[in-house]
Amino acid sequence: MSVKLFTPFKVKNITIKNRIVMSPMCMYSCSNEDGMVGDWHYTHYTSRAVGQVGLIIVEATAVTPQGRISPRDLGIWSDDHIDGLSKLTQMIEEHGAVSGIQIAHAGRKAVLDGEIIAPSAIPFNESMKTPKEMSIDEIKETVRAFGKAAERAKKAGFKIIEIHGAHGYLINEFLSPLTNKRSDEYGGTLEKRYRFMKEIIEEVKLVWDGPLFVRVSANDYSDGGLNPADYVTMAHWMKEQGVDLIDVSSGAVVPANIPTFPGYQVPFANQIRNEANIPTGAVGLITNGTQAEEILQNGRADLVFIARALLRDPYWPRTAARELKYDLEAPEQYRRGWMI
Ligand SMILES: Cc1cc2nc3c(=O)[nH]c(=O)nc-3n(C[C@H](O)[C@H](O)[C@H](O)COP(=O)(O)O)c2cc1C
Repeated sequence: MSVKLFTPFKVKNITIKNRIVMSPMCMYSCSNEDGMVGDWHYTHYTSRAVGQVGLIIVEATAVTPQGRISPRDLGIWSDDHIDGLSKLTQMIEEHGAVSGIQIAHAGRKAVLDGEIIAPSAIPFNESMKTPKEMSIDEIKETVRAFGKAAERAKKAGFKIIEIHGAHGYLINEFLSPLTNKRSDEYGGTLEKRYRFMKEIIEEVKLVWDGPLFVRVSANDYSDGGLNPADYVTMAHWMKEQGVDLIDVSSGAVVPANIPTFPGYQVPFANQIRNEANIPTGAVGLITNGTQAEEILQNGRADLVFIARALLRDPYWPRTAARELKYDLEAPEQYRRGWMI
């Protein structure tokens, strides 16, 4: 049986050489508060490309300054960010990986000076700030900011855009009834709570015809919160809107006990994939090649997103190949070295 982890995945016009995705991870490593890519980012992402990751999704990158999680987050709120991001996509692609970027707004989970915003004025917990309830104008401006961010991502040469709809950040705050108590057209039924996401997808698609992923938190793990079945419904809507893949994470919208174990979120990716008939990515405590291969072979997801294991081992794909006895050819530069 062929090793599925190392088979290509085609989405729209883009072919990813294998099924291994570097999951977006904020590194809070800008050298100051301007959101600019720096040497640290070039080294960090390019080393994972050299390590044979198929698709690198650059960390949650803020569509407005207020949408950062921390002051040191990457930004895509200004045209000034395009040059640094372009160099980053070039470096990633030179080493054979496809470059993607996650565009994001932190909402009430921003840890910043000044005002923070959310659908409703409810803090995440006692130690976090109370956000301001967004006006309709602020909602429209934020939707436009996602569109502008997509336009800049395109100019910077990214091949895939992922919208961050998970982990209790702004979009997720609109989706969940635990955080969205609005009584206007953006709150109430699931369809109304989905409206902010719907408008963002529409706005992004005005300027972006490449592959579009959305990350979701498929379970709030809390009474009265969202569950995987709600996300199957929303996955149908996203599919109708032209979303190409759902990257299925969970939790963090409200403080809750999350039962974690190897592959704990894979059942959600499986449910959405098979009930909404849309490609999915599985993420969460996927740490070895055998586990990743089983997820793919059993049709539970189309891609595996690897996060902390790739922080520990930038060459994780090689480690996985060795484990699966798959002959992953070394990059040409290394082979040249062997000949000396
Ligand atoms: C340091 C760190 C930063 C993260 N930042 C992001 C992020 O920017 N966007 C996101 O969607 N998830 C983020 N995550 C979550 C990861 O992408 C991933 O979903 C999670 O760590 C579970 O996968 P793992 O068990 O392979 O680490 C972050 C995780 C870590 C450890």
